[in-house]
Amino acid sequence: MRASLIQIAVDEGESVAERRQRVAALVREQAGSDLVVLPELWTTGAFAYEEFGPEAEPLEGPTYEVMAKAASDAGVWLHAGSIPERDPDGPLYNTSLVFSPSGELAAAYRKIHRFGFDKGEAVLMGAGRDLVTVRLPGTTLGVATCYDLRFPELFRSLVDAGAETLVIPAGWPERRRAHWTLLAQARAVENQAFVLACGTAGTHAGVPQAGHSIVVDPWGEVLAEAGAGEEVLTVDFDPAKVAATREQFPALKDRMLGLEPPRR
Ligand SMILES: NC(=O)CCC(=O)C(=O)O
Repeated sequence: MRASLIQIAVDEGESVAERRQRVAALVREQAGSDLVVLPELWTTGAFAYEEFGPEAEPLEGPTYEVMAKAASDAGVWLHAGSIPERDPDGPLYNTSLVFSPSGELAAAYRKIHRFGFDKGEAVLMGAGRDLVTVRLPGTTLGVATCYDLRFPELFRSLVDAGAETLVIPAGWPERRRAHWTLLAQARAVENQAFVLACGTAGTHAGVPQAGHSIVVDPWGEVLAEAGAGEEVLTVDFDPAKVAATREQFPALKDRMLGLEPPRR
């Protein structure tokens, strides 16, 4: 399976409309990949809090339309990263969109853990409630977003729901880059799953971004890692390695907590 993570530079000199078109062209260039992944909130920037309201879109808004078409033009599964979604009956959400190669919406995931403590995303957006997995030929994706990476129980629940490849779009800052790499590897090792974590480059709202998108295998080995700037990180991986790792080193079968009734 071939995956391409597009680590988009989100800088203030480019309008959202311009960036949408530029990113769609980048997605089209990935024809031949099976799966393309974009970062979190790449239209506005994950830290550009004052842009969330003005740039919020309905689920089937401009980003949806442009990305659905890009997915079908390229013939790829597209995790289109996330948008600030305006729910007509509720608050804003940080919502990820996954499209099939025919451009159909396969899944939408509203980020569960919002970042910012008592400000920013944590107060401007509502919390998602639902786990999301997506069945692809050969693997099942488990979907999470950025700050979710710090909450291992979410990923364990995704594994219980069948996830084998954990896809994590992010807008992770350079200041905490070491956490990003460490947590991506930890989620891969503890869940014996592939991790595809796609961040942003550039600086927005005064926050330099870490870049360093990363692909980790179920044994915790880093298969590919991007640098700091805009980049397409392409990697070939064998989804069968998840089952093989879980069989050869069956630690997931030794879980004692969180399973009812206990296994032993
Ligand atoms: N956009 C985010 O969720 C940022 C998360 C972050 O900076 C961190 O967990 O550290």
